[in-house]
Amino acid sequence: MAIEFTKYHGLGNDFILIDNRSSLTPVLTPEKAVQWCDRHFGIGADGVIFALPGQNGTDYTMRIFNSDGSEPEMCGNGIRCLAVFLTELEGIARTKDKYSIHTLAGVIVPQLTDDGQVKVDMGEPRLLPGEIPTSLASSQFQVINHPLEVAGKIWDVTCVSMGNPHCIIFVEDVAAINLESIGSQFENHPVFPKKTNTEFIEVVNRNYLKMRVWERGAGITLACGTGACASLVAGVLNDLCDRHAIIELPGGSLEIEWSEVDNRIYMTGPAERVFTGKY
Ligand SMILES: N[C@@H](CCC[C@H](N)C(=O)O)C(=O)O
Repeated sequence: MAIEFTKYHGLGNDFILIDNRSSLTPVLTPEKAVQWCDRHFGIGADGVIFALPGQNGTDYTMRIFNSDGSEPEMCGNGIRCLAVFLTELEGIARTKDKYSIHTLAGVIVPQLTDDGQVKVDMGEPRLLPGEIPTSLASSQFQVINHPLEVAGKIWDVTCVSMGNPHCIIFVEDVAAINLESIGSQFENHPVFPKKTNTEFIEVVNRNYLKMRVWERGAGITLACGTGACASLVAGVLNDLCDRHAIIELPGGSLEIEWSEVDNRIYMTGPAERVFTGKY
């Protein structure tokens, strides 16, 4: 039987959204999600996101399959798309502009803003090796500017978890990085037992960073919300940027803040509906 879906994107990081509110089991298997995400033989997307019933007092649950069928803990651009999708699903019955969403990374709270964007309380960054996870340092030390050999070169990496793992590298010129050839070597490096997302960052000034990303389970994408959050944290840990910055990605810009008050990360950016269909 055909399933209804809506296609969304957040800065070109694109997702197939499915109304799964009647069950806690996703209506698609990971294998089907791979086929739906295929850009030649399917709908085409970086991932499939399911809007499921809430758990433990939350409004809803989000689950996501990457385009390779793997299931990540969180997705920053995806949760902005989910928030807008939920307002559409609720229609005139809608009473709130802020949702508590159960994810594998904990409870995440997106809020619609007056200018049509979505501001998300992304929770606190996790910095210990066991939380990322990585074997790059022993358990009590944060992984900041740590040497890692990839593709015959030593890179200085900083590791941050936003519920999902990120490996961040600061470079002079982000456009010069050959992501196609080195991205999967970072993703599958044995020091990352759950694989990793990898962000290359050029610091333009203390409040403006340029980023390119290789995502775990999806490869090169036009944007990564959790990656932008993790990169700002890495920039602060390396004293390369302030706690509030614009991150420019190939698909557009995100505003990220690491609050000194509550240690939480706040991400603000757009979410756009593209089309609906049945498949
Ligand atoms: N694009 C997302 C991240 C999606 C999950 C990622 N590929 C992973 O496996 O951790 C974002 O905007 O955060």
